[in-house]
Order: sequence, then C-alpha cells, then structure tokens
Amino acid sequence: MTVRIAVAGASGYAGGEVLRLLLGHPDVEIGALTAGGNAGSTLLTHQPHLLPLADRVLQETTADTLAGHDVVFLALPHGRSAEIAAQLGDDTLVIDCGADHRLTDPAAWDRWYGGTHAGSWPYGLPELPGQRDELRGARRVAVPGCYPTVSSLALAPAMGLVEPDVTVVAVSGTSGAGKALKPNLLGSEVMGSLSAYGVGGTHRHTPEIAQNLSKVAAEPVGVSFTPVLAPLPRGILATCSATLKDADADVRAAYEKAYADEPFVHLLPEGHWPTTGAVLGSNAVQLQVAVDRDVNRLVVVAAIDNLAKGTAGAAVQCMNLALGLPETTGLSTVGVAP
Ligand SMILES: NC(=O)C1=CN([C@@H]2O[C@H](COP(=O)(O)OP(=O)(O)OC[C@H]3O[C@@H](n4cnc5c(N)ncnc54)[C@H](OP(=O)(O)O)[C@@H]3O)[C@@H](O)[C@H]2O)C=CC1
Ligand SMILES: CC(=O)N[C@@H](CCC(=O)OP(=O)(O)O)C(=O)O
Repeated sequence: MTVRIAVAGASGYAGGEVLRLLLGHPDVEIGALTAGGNAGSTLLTHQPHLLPLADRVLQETTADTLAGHDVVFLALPHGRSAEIAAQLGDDTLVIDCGADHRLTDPAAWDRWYGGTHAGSWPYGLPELPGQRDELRGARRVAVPGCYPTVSSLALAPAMGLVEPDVTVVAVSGTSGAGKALKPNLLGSEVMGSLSAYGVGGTHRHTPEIAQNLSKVAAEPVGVSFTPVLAPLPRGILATCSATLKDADADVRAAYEKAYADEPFVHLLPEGHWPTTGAVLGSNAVQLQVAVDRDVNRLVVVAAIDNLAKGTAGAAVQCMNLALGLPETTGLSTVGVAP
C-alpha cells in the first residue's frame, strides 16, 4: 500500500525529522508541505539535508491544503493543531507532534498551557502498558513530549516497586526548543555551558509525566522534574530516581520483563550506561538501572534522541501502528557513533 502524507510545519525541526524518516519509508508518498511565515519558500532553504525534496515550495498551513491526504503530521507550535485537526475528517489519520491533545484533564491543560482544552487523543507511547492497543487503528494520535517519553519509559516498569514520588533530572540538546530564536539559545549563551530551567515544578511536561506514571501505577504519582539545557544539537539523558518500597526487590527483572519484546527500548547489559550519542538519529531508548543501597533508591538512566523517539520517530511508529503496518517500518534502532 502507498500512503500519501502531508506535513504541517515542514520548515521546523520536528517536521524536518518526520520528513527525513519518511524519505526512508517504503510505503509513503510525500504530498503537501506547509509552514507559517515561511510559506512560499523552498524546503531547501530550511532543511538543507532533505535534498530529495529540495525544490518543494512550502504552502500555507490551511485545512484545504492538508485535506485529501491519508496521513497529516502536525508539527506546529502549541495551540495551533486543534483548529486545523477539527477541520480534517476521520478518513485522515492526524498525528500531532504538539501538546494540544496530550493531557486528559482540562484543568491541567488550563493550568499549564492556558485556554480551552481541545480534548485528548490516543497517547503515542506504545511501550506503556495497554497503550499499543489504543493506537492500533487510531485516527488521531497525540505524540508525547520529549521529556515525558524518556522519563515515563524510564520509570514505568518500577511503578508498584517504588513510592509514588519520583525525581527526574533530564539534560537536553537545544533542538528540543525548536528553531525560534530565544535569548538563552543564542550560540554564545549555550556553547560551553549547562543551565537548568523550568526549575521548581514549573515545566509544562511535569503534569504529562505524572499523568503517564499515575495511569501505570493506578494511583497519583508525584513528580519533581528539572530540565537542563546542554550544548548539544540533539539528545536527552534523563536520570530518574525513587525510593524503593522493598530494598530487596528485583528491579532489573521488572525492566527485563517489561521491555523484553519491545523493538526500540533496550535495557543495556549490566555495567553499561546510556549515552545520547548511542541513540542519535535512531528511534531507540537506552536504559540502565541501579539501586543506591545507602539511600534505598532506584536510579534509572535513560537516553533518547529528542527529535527521533522524542518526536518524529514516535510519530512514524504511531503511524505504522494506526495503519496496521509493521511497527518498525522506516525506523532504525542503530544510532550514530562517535
Ligand atoms: N523539537 C523537539 O524536540 C520536539 C518538538 N515537539 C513539538 O513539535 C512541534 C514543532 O516543534 P519544532 O519543530 O521543534 O518547532 P520549530 O520552531 O522548529 O518549527 C515550527 C514549525 O511550525 C511552523 N509555524 C509556526 N507558527 C505557525 C503558524 N502560526 N501557522 C502555521 N505554521 C506555523 C513554522 O513555520 P515557519 O518556519 O514558517 O515559522 C515551522 O515549520 C511543537 O508543538 C513542539 O512542541 C515535540 C517533541 C519534541
Ligand atoms: C530543550 C527544550 O527547550 N526543550 C523543550 C521541550 C520540547 C518538547 O518535547 O516539547 P513539546 O512538544 O511539549 O514542546 C522545552 O523544554 O520546552
């Protein structure tokens, strides 16, 4: 089967990564590509690596332009997806890389994003318990945020083994912030420096991580989340910890069991630790677990590429699931090294 796809936000980082992956997908034909203010320019201007699509002219992001495709990927700023998606019929599979449809609680949406909640869609993290079934045949998919992806996968197998109160400190490359110029992202501010931001429970991914872990734990899970910006283009390394209920619990066995059949989530052999370099450009998640005996805490380190498994790779994985294609089509588990 050949699936005709469109990408809204094709000039951005997430849209560009969706296209990079889809250029290697055997069942896809690439249709309309749209942007905001950059509509009218060629894709080459924004995505110098996507030469097979170099001459494509970016169109305006309207429902008319996007209609008539089998799949529409929305890689737009927060708050821009809902209105467009509402105008696309159920014959179109809509995959939203933004946040508009991730949170299930309207009050949480209002608190963290503000304004009217557009409703929640099937959540695009197939590796969470029960989630894959929700995505098979779905017509709408909310792709998770990059930090919630890595932290939820790092901690989900431990739910029940740890107290429902977790800490996540995650270091991210700068592409996570998108292309828009921000003062803290100027080259001279970022290079050679690490900086924490969204400290003190103020980052909008906190409720998304809590939503995921609370669903798995079947009880409210408190989340203390601190993101850190690093001078890397891509990659997230998350260190997650929680107090063990039973000091002798076999946590490694729980992780081995949870991810034994997952094509993209890899618990590394003991003694090896995840690195962002090892997952670069791939849809892989690398994990390692340890128990800090002195303080009786489980410590999990996890790495993803924020643009791949953290956004575009997850979007393609979910497209495959929704369309009934093999889940791994067009996706690699092999990173780039060194
Ligand atoms: N970067 C990442 O690691 C991740 C990103 N995401 C999500 O993906 C989405 C896109 O992010 P990202 O690619 O990083 O952002 P970028 O800033 O790199 O790209 C944004 C894209 O949206 C377009 N756009 C901006 N404003 C409008 C508008 N008013 N109408 C139509 N199009 C518009 C831009 O077009 P133009 O060039 O014309 O301005 C551009 O194509 C966001 O919702 C983000 O949260 C999710 C997970 C991780
Ligand atoms: C480094 C950096 O700035 N990262 C982004 C997260 C990107 C992402 O996954 O998020 P959304 O889809 O929810 O925007 C941030 O902290 O806002």
